Amino acid sequence: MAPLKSLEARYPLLDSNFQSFCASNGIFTVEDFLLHDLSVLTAFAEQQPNSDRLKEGITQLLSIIDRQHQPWLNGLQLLEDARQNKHVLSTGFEEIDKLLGGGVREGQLTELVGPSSSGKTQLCLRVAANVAIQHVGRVIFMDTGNSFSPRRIEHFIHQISDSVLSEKVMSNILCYSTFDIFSMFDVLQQLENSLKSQGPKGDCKVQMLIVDSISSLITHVLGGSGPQGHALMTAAGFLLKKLAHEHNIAVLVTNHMVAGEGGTLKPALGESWKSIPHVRLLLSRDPGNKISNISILKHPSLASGEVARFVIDD
Ligand SMILES: Nc1ncnc2c1ncn2[C@@H]1O[C@H](COP(=O)(O)OP(=O)(O)OP(=O)(O)O)[C@@H](O)[C@H]1O
Repeated sequence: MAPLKSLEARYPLLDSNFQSFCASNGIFTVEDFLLHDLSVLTAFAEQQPNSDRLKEGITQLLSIIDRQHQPWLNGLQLLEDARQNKHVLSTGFEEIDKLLGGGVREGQLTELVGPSSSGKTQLCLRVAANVAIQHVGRVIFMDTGNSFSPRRIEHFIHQISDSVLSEKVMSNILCYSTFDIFSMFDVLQQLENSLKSQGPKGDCKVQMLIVDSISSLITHVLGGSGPQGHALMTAAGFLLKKLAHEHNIAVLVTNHMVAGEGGTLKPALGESWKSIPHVRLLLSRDPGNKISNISILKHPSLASGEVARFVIDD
């Protein structure tokens, strides 16, 4: 939780005088403030010579905390939000769209899990091109393993439509290279700040955020017996879901597979991760075969086990 001092620059009422008053009550951070009995704190403020300003400071701090919370929404409001803001984005593959009831949904975190060469990256690039063309939105591609290929995107753009200006579409696909989880947090934080300041009517809405692959960032920090790795993994999942929900973005992440017991393949992010994404999809492809399989492992409204077949490139 933030130290009170960090709020001073933006909120002049929370000046050094207010901080000393709080410190004399054992309050140094926002968390300390929340744990304190506020009626006792207010009563104490009233005994001080500058009581009005101190009470204004308490009110301001409460309103800052209040703004951090999402308002409670009832069922009707949630339904309205889903209808108006959480659109389904076509992946550009008829078979996958049919399997998923139209495509990937804004507001949700969708995970593609699959072994090496099953087509996770190719699918991400193709979906990015399709979203930028069909939905005229912006796509953010977080590349954690040098997998982003502008040439491949250009190829897909021409494959999808020969009448669009590929320069315009490509300029709406932004790539950030991040090679550790902390720089991913930094990029996501910057993205959140810019989305907040831009508001819902920005010039070109961010519709999709892709992280290829999230597992390669997280598996490094999961080693050892300490809980920090798991905490970071949960925090990353939480932040991605928050961005998806609050800014109506479809988030797509990939999770590679590793050899488990007996050599059978299992997702690199396993048991503790699997409850985080809204949708989990398994990709597979036989070597030398152009046809890929995609099946539903988890979906909030569709049965697991359904499979579709598709071809990324003819
Ligand atoms: N530029 C390309 N042109 C044509 N085919 C390609 C190209 N890049 C990759 N492929 C094909 O797509 C297949 C899937 O590759 P992709 O990188 O999507 O797999 P992946 O599931 O992301 O693997 P990994 O987990 O190892 O990153 C490759 O085996 C290759 O046959």
